[in-house]
Amino acid sequence: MIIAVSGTPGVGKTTVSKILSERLGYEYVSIKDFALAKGIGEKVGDEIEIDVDELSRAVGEEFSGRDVVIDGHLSHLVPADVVVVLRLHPKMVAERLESRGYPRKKLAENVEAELVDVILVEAIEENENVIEVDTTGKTPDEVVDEILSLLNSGVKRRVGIVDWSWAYDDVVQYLMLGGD
Ligand SMILES: Nc1ncnc2c1ncn2[C@@H]1O[C@H](COP(=O)(O)OP(=O)(O)OP(=O)(O)O)[C@@H](O)[C@H]1O
Repeated sequence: MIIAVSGTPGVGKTTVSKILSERLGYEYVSIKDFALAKGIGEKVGDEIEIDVDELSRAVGEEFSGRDVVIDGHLSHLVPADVVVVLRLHPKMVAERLESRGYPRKKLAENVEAELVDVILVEAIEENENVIEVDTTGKTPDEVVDEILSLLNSGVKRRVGIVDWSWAYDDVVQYLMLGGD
């Protein structure tokens, strides 16, 4: 089975994916490393631009029929049996990205993306089987317990569990409303 773990930068995809793959005995795959190894990523400045169609084709060819956890914020766009979208209170997204030294503009873009469910909406457009998990206030192990409990009980779709609109006032300071 292919399990994709996606979400806004900083929500904990890598941490959770590694624990999840260990507990399931699945292979762990970083989508970014995979893309680069396949020569799909192209460096533009300090960002890597990835052709998603090419990436999807390569993932299908390489992993179909294998048991893998695919980690990365593009993983919801590639063929997977289930997509896990991790969510985190946008203020905590801001704090984690701030502590990583993200530039102001990139931080604002990502806080806004979490606030308005960008990855979740894209995942739902792409895949029937989407499981949304709120990681706020949970340890990585608790998040993995929740994912495994849902998967083991046959749940393939659980969405609409968070609404960050009430948190807008907490994060407005991080947003760049209407300009640079
Ligand atoms: N419940 C949780 N789940 C996952 N990570 C958590 C949790 N609580 C705290 N953390 C911490 O948050 C950080 C998340 O970093 P991580 O690299 O896993 O995020 P990411 O979503 O993969 O980021 P990026 O998209 O930038 O690679 C880690 O330092 C981790 O220890």
